[in-house]
Amino acid sequence: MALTIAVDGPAASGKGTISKALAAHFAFAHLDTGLLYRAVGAQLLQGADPLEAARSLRAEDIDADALRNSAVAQAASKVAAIPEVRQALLDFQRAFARRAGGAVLDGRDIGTVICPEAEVKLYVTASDEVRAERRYLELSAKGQDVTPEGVLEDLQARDKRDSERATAPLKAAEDAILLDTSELSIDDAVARCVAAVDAVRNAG
Ligand SMILES: Nc1ncnc2c1ncn2[C@@H]1O[C@H](COP(=O)(O)OP(=O)(O)OP(=O)(O)O)[C@@H](O)[C@H]1O
Ligand SMILES: Nc1ccn([C@@H]2O[C@H](COP(=O)(O)O)[C@@H](O)[C@H]2O)c(=O)n1
Repeated sequence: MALTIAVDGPAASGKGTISKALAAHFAFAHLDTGLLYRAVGAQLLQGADPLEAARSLRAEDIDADALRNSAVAQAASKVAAIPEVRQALLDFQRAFARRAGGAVLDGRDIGTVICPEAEVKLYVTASDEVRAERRYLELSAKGQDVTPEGVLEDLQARDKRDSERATAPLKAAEDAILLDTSELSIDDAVARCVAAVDAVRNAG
């Protein structure tokens, strides 16, 4: 049974890790929608007009590794507050969600705006300190010059901007299943999400 699975949550909560694992488990396609905003944010940093960048974005041109740093993350959350930028990225995300064979999309507004009809909605959180520690370990392992304090500040600034913006703010859909991963291993978090999806598939 092909489903749309919407996974939302704040920065570094583990939603991308869970989404990738769900897509692999159920053989669904996966879209990390944050990469779309990061790609537009990266172009802003190079002096481009963000709306032009969003309108001309080609998903196949996105180089995920080059976009995973704090400067691009901050720029992404700034362009993400521009309603016209969000609008320019909407059709691509909705078309992806409807693809045959099932899809997992992760982001901030998937369950509320992009796919309010998704059969499964997950909202993944973890404490600020746990998220910052995980992101610090990830970025420093890649050789990036980061400090634990700087990473924590970066996450908190982004979460504030993302949850306070007027258009499509970060929030859980009313019918989302909430999962706090602060004290869960990746395997345990994924197992809980697989069980939640299985429950919907078995009921359908
Ligand atoms: N349950 C967990 N236990 C330990 N580490 C985890 C767990 N979940 C995710 N991680 C690690 O935390 C980091 C952030 O996870 P991930 O990239 O999945 O978060 P995200 O919510 O998709 O972040 P972003 O919104 O910034 O893209 C990664 O290094 C990942 O391996
Ligand atoms: N559906 C989404 C996804 C992302 N954003 C914005 O992009 C920033 C980067 O996202 P990551 O998931 O890669 O951390 C994020 O801080 C949001 O501002 C969004 O608005 N909607």
